[in-house]
Amino acid sequence: MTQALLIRGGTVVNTDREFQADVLCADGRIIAVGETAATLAPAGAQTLDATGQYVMPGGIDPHTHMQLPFMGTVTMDDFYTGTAAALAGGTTSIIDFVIPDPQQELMDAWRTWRGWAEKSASDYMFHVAITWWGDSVSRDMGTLVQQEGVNSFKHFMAYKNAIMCDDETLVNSFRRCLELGAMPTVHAENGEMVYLLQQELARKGLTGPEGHPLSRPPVVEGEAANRAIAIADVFGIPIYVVHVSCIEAADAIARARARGQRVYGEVLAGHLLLDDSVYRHPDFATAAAHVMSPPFRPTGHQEHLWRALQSGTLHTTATDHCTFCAAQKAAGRDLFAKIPNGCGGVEERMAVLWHEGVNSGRLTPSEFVTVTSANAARLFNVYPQKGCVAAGADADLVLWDPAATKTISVKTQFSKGDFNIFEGRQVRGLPSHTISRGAVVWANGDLRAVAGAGRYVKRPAFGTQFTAAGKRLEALKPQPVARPA
Ligand SMILES: NC(=O)NCCC(=O)O
Ligand SMILES: [Zn+2]
Ligand SMILES: [Zn+2]
Repeated sequence: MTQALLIRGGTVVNTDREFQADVLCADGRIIAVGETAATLAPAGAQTLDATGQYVMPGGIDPHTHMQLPFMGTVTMDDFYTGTAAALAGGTTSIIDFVIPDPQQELMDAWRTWRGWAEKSASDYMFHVAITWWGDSVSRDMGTLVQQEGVNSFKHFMAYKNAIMCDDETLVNSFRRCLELGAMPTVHAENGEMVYLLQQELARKGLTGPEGHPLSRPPVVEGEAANRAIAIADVFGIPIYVVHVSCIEAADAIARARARGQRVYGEVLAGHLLLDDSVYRHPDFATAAAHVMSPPFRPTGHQEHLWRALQSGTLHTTATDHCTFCAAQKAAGRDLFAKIPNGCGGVEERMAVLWHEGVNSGRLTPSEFVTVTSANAARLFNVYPQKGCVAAGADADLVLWDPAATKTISVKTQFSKGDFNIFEGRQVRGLPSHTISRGAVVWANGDLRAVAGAGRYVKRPAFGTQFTAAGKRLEALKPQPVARPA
């Protein structure tokens, strides 16, 4: 049993409102919010004074890759260092990815990733990638949903000759997702086009990191987003598009939503803040450190993404946290296509979004909660256990000091690695305390993350979107024409 924790005098922020209230936590849960909290607190409860601060649900990063074996190497952050960094930044849950090799049985990969994740300091969940198709894949998808608490499957439409999922796999998997009540998600880039453009650029001598964005132009992402959305439309299944980076993909989602389709979009903090000039940096290591897919986009796309987030075309914010150091990135010294793809951000997401979003008036504090935790919890069916400050919810909280400031730097980050894509940015608004399952794990710069303290969180299938989708399919069921014999 953990010591009870009473948070006094703060402004609680949920997706629907802000209000003054005390919050009492015990045994990993929120016991009371409001006037009764203080009266119910047992003698000896730890007390935190939240005067002048916001008390919000801990962040949920729905897209991370800890300890990912990728492009011939393994990410710097493992499940302990990555989730510890997350806690330092106010994020209390991650959704990571199990990515089987093509032909590898899903359950084998599942057991491997579950083993790796046991050292997590924060709670964690998994999307599972579908990288090939076969009877055993279909069967294992059922096992994962019905027994292991997985309710989303990832499809990489890029990374040809590696984990790319072709259209045959895509349609079979989407169909199976519908039966299982699980959300299909897509990395939307046309992998065939990327592959061809990479080869053409190399032939023309464009081998440096500046070739990376040229091999993955926005239209390549737009095409794949449109294709995945169209396939989902045929089946009448909701779909979630990860790391939407450009106008073309955001508009594909906006158009589908305007037609009434249930399409959801995720945007990365990096794609909101950075542009593609980073790839022309004269220092190879700096340019290579920004190589991720989809790439950072020309100026103009960022403003469009912000507006899409503000208007509800995009629903969640993530980081795609996937850290490689300079020595690993150097694998692509002679050819950009060999630079391991990925950047960090799990530690900075909440602060940069608050600074750029709330301080600028783009987002209210409630909208900040919506896009940093509540929507991810809703879409992946763990709301209000996560993403909500309410009695009965997990005691995953962040005390947010809107006046605190810092300058982001690799020198002070907890995440492993030798680069920070937000280096030098000054932010106002930081977590003073992070509480994970009722335990204070971050207190004014003191990180108390414990390896193995995080728990795997099961996510039930058939979220509300699927109930509605089922009714819709029934209402639109094709009717045969009765003709006289
Ligand atoms: N994003 C990236 O560049 N690396 C991680 C794998 C992925 O999400 O595509
Ligand atoms: Zn991706
Ligand atoms: Zn990713």
